[in-house]
Amino acid sequence: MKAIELKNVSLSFDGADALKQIDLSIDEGSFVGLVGPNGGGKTTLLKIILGLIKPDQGVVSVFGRPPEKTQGKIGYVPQYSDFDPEFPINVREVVEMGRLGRTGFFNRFSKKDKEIVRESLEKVEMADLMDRRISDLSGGQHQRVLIARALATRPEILLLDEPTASIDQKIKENIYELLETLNESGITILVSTHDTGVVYSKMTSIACINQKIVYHGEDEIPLEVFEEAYGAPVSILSDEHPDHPELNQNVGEN
Ligand SMILES: Nc1ncnc2c1ncn2[C@@H]1O[C@H](COP(=O)(O)OP(=O)(O)OP(=O)(O)O)[C@@H](O)[C@H]1O
Repeated sequence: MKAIELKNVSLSFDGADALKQIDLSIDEGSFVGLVGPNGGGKTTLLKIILGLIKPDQGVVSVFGRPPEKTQGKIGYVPQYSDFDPEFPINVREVVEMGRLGRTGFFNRFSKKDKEIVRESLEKVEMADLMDRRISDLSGGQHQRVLIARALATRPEILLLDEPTASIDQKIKENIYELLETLNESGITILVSTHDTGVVYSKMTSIACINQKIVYHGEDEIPLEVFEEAYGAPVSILSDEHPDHPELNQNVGEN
């Protein structure tokens, strides 16, 4: 079954095209990387899949249904933390936010909610830091907590918007390993990223977007397609990626 399907989806903001005739099909159980230049439309595409933005044209379905009818099936990790990292709130309270709307009318968190919160924190290996203030976490730990909050909704699909922006290489790899484990447990994953060096080894397919889907496949993005999407030759070389060393730089990082 297709987890996500977009057919001929277009959207413009104030007359400027953000997405043009997007066709994208994501199988249930896959782990898809979404790459593309700044402003290429990655965040907009994720918001359309979530049902937060309606396209001007085209059809979007999540497990065969319109996004607004699939509440609870998608967990979302936004690009920027949507709460003040200095706010006096601890790890457990952030993850409990993932249960809001799932508690009964006037109910406090049930025993079951608390179990799900703990289980979500265990999955991201943060249960030991449950009582720690959010302001006292490292960047990588902070991202794990946001992933736990998304997992607390018990999603079948996880959408992540640049979860590794501004964290260092080693921690990035840990986050991708975590995503791989979650994928192996049955969650379909779509992650937007600038981390072109790590994406290829972990994912089942890569989509490259620059208003249009310029590539979607299981192989590495052909260099000429990649360069055209980014509008510049990829010239910084390193030896981290044995087959395509040109792709190891983090292109267009914010
Ligand atoms: N609410 C909005 N109003 C007007 N223009 C918008 C809005 N949201 C996005 N855009 C524009 O749509 C285009 C796509 O933006 P989007 O944020 O989806 O790109 P992105 O690929 O996620 O970029 P980045 O890698 O920089 O996060 C950009 O030109 C952006 O300025």
